[in-house]
Amino acid sequence: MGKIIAVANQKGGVGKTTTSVNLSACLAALGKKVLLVDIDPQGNATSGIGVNKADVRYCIYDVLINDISPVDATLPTEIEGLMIIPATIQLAGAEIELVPTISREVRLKKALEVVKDKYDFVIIDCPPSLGILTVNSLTAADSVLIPIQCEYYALEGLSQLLNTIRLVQKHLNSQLAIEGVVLTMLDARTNLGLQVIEEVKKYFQEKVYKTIIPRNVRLSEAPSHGQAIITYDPRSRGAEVYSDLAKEVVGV
Ligand SMILES: Nc1ncnc2c1ncn2[C@@H]1O[C@H](COP(=O)(O)OP(=O)(O)OP(=O)(O)O)[C@@H](O)[C@H]1O
Ligand SMILES: [Mg+2]
Repeated sequence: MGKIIAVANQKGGVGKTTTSVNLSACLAALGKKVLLVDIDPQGNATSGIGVNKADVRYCIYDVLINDISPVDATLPTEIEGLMIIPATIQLAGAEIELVPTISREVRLKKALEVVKDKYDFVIIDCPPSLGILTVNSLTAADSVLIPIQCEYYALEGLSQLLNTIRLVQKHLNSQLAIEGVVLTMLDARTNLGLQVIEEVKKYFQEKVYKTIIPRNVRLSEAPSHGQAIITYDPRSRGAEVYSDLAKEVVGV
């Protein structure tokens, strides 16, 4: 049975998309069947894995709003074992369009129930907000993976995220667990990053992955080539650390 993991943090630019794309690719490289779901209107995971948005017939918007089957919205990627449900800017309207609809928080859950069992992992790349798209993701998910950037204000805003998780657990998805916390963009040359690691570990304890993602130029270049790091530069440090993270997530 597939495990659905939402990659969420309402703070912008903390590494949600980089983690979603590269974790998905590395899980596929471990032989897992993976579905990457882009639920951010920015569509960064979609372009980052090499899907041309102009060629997209159905995106996650059509699944949420127009009752298109997720099967019909699923596209292959260049990585064997990795499929994607893309997002386009059309999704920007969904936050407002979903407001008056019935069971608006469970739309994604209902849709993914149809395809969940075809995959080992479904990874959802959430937008930087705690709006209805993120709530749909947390409601559909078995667990939430939280990327935290190794910078000074790292823990700021986390109480809002944890509060949203608690509300979803109480009203929509009592099974929702915290999968883990991944520290991203560590600059090992500064003491600050190390201080943040200590602080986050104090707070989340054993939930923090051993693998810490350093700043790596290759990781920031890969999306503009429409590639995951393991195909863009398989020998890079970025490829190595995301492979390590995938192994931790699988538990090997
Ligand atoms: N480990 C890393 N090393 C270098 N650059 C990185 C790393 N992780 C992410 N980046 C870069 O930092 C920027 C933000 O990362 P990313 O898009 O993954 O964050 P995000 O949380 O998805 O952002 P948003 O909130 O806008 O969706 C991007 O330009 C990305 O390429
Ligand atoms: Mg993103």
